Amino acid sequence: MIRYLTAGESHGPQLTGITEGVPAGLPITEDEIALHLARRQKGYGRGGRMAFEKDRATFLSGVRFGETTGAPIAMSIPNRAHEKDDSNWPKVLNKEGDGEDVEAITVPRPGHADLTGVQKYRYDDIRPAIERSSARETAMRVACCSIARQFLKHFGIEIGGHVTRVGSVGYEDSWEDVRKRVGPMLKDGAESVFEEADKSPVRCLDEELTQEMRDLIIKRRKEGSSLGGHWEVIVTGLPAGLGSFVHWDRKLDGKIAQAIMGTQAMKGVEIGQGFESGRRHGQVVHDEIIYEDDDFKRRTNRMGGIEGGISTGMPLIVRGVMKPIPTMLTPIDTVDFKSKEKKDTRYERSDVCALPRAIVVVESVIATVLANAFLEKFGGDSIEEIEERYSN
Ligand SMILES: Cc1cc2nc3c(=O)[nH]c(=O)nc-3n(C[C@H](O)[C@H](O)[C@H](O)COP(=O)(O)O)c2cc1C
Ligand SMILES: C=C(O[C@@H]1CC(C(=O)O)=C[C@@H](OP(=O)(O)O)[C@H]1O)C(=O)O
Repeated sequence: MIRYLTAGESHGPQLTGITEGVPAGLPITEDEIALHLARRQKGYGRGGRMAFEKDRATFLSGVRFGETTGAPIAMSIPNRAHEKDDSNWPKVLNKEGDGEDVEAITVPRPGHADLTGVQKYRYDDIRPAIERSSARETAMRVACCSIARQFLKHFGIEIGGHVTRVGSVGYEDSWEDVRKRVGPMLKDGAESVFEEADKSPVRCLDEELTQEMRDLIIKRRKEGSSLGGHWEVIVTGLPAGLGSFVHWDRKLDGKIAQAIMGTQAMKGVEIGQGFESGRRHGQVVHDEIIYEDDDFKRRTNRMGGIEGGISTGMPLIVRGVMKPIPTMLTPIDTVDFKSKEKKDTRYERSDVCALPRAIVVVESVIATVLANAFLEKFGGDSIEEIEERYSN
């Protein structure tokens, strides 16, 4: 089983990660990880931080001559922000008083982890809550999960995501219209979806919507507000039989939902037609089964590739919603947690709409869930051993 841990504060010296349980003999490169790290930094609506960070993960262990050894893979990504004078995080972590001249933050932003953080950890300054809850951490998460992504790709499993809605702008019929657009692309594998989406500054496959989404982001930025939206991730090449119905915590859809809801600012997830299926009746929701070319197939894929917690062999379709960014230039009401006085929210550098960047994060966390479901069925200690089991 692949596990990963990340450590690091948003403005601390570096992000650190350990990915453990990767079979031996998998070819992996820092360049392939760098590709997804660079994708995570791009997208219309991003804030100033992404313009100067140059995220690249360096392997510190577990890799030899471009292949995994089976040992834990440690990685680091430096934070350029740490070197800056306004870093707000001590330069020497164990030295008392270093950075104490920085003014304490006592005015929490609704929607961020500010108030819940100080209440839970009894901080007298919101800063440590900001630092660790920040989605800066997702840079290392993407790096850790990119290893699972390379594992899946080795077995022909591809992942690709795109944006289907930003605020009030999105596909009219988000299921049918998106299927028409994405369906023909899947014969080339799901990576063609992200490659095409990456050409759009908001990672949307539709040119007209791209323009409208950009305009909306410009409008909300000018107003000092923020935006979220909807996304979709598709996985092709996934074999049937991953996951199980025998117990709640073995259902593949349940595991995917946990990974998505564990990602900053994600407020909902659905598999296939999801919420929409609750509005329709049975005959037009369930996917009819046919037998063709010596195989069981489904005429449609409204269930999004999972039935009974088990993959069907159809493309996996995961969709979700990201809420608008909590930090906004135009303030809303809050309360100083020390003085208990009513206050306007304070502003600090922020994304306006991080959804185009977040797509890469959700693609990545799904990769590790799937790699583990794959390993559970076909697992072994080396890629060679897994190849034998898979080809059987
Ligand atoms: C890629 C990405 C970038 C984000 N950028 C910001 C940001 O610049 N400013 C901000 O206030 N929140 C940002 N967020 C959202 C916060 O990290 C998130 O709302 C906060 O950690 C509270 O967690 P919750 O929304 O899951 O409750 C971002 C989230 C993601 C996934
Ligand atoms: C640094 C990243 O995202 C950050 C996520 C984030 C938040 O509150 O989640 C707040 C901002 O941090 P800063 O105040 O340092 O600009 C974003 O830039 C990143 O994605 O690498």
